[in-house]
Amino acid sequence: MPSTRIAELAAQIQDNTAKVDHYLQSRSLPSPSFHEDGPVDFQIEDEEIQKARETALDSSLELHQLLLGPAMCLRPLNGVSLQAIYKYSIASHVPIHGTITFASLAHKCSTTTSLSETDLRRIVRFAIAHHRVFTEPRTGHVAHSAASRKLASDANARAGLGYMFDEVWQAFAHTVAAREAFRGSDEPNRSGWSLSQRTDRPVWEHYAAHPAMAARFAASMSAFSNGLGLDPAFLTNNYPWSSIHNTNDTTNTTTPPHPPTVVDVGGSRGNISIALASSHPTLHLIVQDLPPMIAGAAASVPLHLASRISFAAHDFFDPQPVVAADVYLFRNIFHNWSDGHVVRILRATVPALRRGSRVVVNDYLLPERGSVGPGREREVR
Ligand SMILES: C[S@@+](CC[C@H](N)C(=O)[O-])C[C@H]1O[C@@H](n2cnc3c(N)ncnc32)[C@H](O)[C@@H]1O
Repeated sequence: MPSTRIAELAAQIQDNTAKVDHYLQSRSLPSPSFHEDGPVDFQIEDEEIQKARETALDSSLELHQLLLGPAMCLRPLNGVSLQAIYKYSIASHVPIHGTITFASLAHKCSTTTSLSETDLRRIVRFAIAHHRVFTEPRTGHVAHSAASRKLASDANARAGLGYMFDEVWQAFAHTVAAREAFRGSDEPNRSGWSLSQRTDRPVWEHYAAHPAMAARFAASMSAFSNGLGLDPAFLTNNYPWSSIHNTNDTTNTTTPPHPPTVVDVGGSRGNISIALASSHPTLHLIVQDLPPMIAGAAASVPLHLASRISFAAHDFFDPQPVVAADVYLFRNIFHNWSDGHVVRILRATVPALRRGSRVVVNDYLLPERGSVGPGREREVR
């Protein structure tokens, strides 16, 4: 019998899952599980095994969609239960290693507005079925899964959920309407996001006026930095930071010598600078961002790094005030801006550059269509 695509995919899943399983077992690493005490992240350091995991994911994605069929692939994704879990802090009210009834949980979650037991039950059962968030070990009793426990115990993960569903998801839903209303403008205050937030300001200016939103955004950046492909280690380990030795312009005698200095432009609350300072003990870092984003950020820098990390308010459309730094780092900045604005940001940097200064851009590159597997293709699109 000739092999079919679904049989081929099933075989790929079997082979590659066996490789991952063997790797985890041979290192006594925990096997993936939804259990409350289960691992929340993979600890695969071997590139070949990481590739096997990706292949198994790609194959299972395609197999899943083939077995669903084209009509079912048109069904919408629904994130409303996750948005509600954030809004009513549901995960924080479920005891670790215990259970709680729907009635008591609804009572605890009713703060500014009351959450009825019926609505709570709908939200939780939807989240269990769709996202493996919570479990219901006995009818009417809620307990944690690994994912909900992560939400209960990690403030950054909670912030990430809030940002994702209160802002990003709303922006997606308004993107077509924004195209229509603003005739395809690429100005930052003419977007799905601005339409959904009912503001005429660009996102960062809106944050400046809404510090709680700004803080949530910064916390979610820390949470997403640890996600696939965004680990700060990619930046700290794969650029020759140790080759930066005080590249002062020796022709310019008015610039005093300084230790190797990196300006982390749009560096949020310094999570990347902290990673760089930890792994490269000679580097000094200046984190620049808009005032509300950096307010109080210095307090969260570990004491032993505090002398090498400073914060300064700076709008990157204004001329760069730190002259002759060795590196001007733009990490995850340019993908937020249309090309004309990126050029403006770079132009504002140029007057500060001296011989040997480097501009380092760490950002997404869109791979050629079809050059990566379906999972990665989904992410980049
Ligand atoms: C996607 S975040 C990246 C944060 C950080 N570089 C990282 O990789 O985690 C973009 C950052 O740019 C900052 N930003 C936006 N507009 C800015 C401006 N005009 N001047 C300075 N920073 C700005 C935001 O406040 C935010 O912290």
